[in-house]
Amino acid sequence: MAVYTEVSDEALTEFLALYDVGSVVSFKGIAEGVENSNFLLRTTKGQFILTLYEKRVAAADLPFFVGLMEHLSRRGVTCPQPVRNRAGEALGTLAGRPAAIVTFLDGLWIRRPNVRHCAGVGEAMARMHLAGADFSLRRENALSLAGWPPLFHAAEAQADSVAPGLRDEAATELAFLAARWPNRLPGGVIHADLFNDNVFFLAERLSGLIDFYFACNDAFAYDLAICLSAWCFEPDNAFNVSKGQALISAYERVRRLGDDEVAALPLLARGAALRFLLTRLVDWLNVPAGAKVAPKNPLEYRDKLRFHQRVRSAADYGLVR
Ligand SMILES: Nc1ncnc2c1ncn2[C@@H]1O[C@H](COP(=O)(O)OP(=O)(O)OP(=O)(O)O)[C@@H](O)[C@H]1O
Ligand SMILES: N[C@@H](CCO)C(=O)O
Repeated sequence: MAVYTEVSDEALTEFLALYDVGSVVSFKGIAEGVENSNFLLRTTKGQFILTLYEKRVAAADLPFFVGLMEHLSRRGVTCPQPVRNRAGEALGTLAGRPAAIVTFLDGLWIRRPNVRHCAGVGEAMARMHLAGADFSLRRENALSLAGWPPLFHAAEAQADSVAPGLRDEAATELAFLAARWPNRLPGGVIHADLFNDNVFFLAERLSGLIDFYFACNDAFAYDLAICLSAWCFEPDNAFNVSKGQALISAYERVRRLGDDEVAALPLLARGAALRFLLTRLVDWLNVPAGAKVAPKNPLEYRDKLRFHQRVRSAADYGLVR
């Protein structure tokens, strides 16, 4: 359960007094996620999510995230909306952390996605890419190539305690990607963490996207590469090419990939797998005392990385031309 920071009744009451959200009916920590502290807030006016932003979210980036959720919603992407307080502010401070209240989104995230879910996320992601085109703020991807060495150095001394040889494997991949990482691909605003726990469905219909706190400006195809790993592997870490095909072809029905993006996809997928391997490794080795969180398994992403290293072209992901 991700609660890193506890909120006292007094602090909550003082914080909510600034808002017009009614009075509290219940308030509980949410047993999911690993990045921020999230609470389900029920009031006499409805349900909300209260988030305290933790270590990977820089306070200076919050206006980008808040503005993006509002922008995307205006462009028809269903996502949580920041609730502004009586002073018109969407961001505040609670228990010493930057904090915000957002609207509650109906739907469930899918534990075992099928090809139709993969198609749903491909289409929604492409629509999000187009909807972000005229968003005025920019944010560099802090967890792209330049962000990986600090993560690696934070974990390397203990990496082999998680799996023998893991340190060298990550170091070799880091050097490989540093020599080849593409930087001229078509880009714009990407979600950068569109895992299955960040996409809600009602039955098999996608009902909305959440958790925009890694969103940034980067290559569109990198977002797709993240989703290939997050959506298209089976529990035994075998890649399911039908899911890959469903994801990519649904994406392409809305936004066709250029030849440069197609060629770069295997490399981007390696980078994406390394990114999640490294963040998971750092988190696995550094669970803060008292935090209620279940860190995610870094080795899942080592295995996915090994798959992407064997891929020869985007056809191996099911891309049809
Ligand atoms: N707006 C919302 N509406 C409904 N439920 C939400 C909303 N925001 C968050 N949740 C619930 O809280 C959980 C955790 O939220 P979120 O994914 O934002 O946390 P996180 O710590 O940033 O997670 P991650 O590990 O994916 O980065 C979600 O899986 C969902 O169950
Ligand atoms: N979605 C990420 C957590 C957020 O960085 C993971 O599964 O590792």
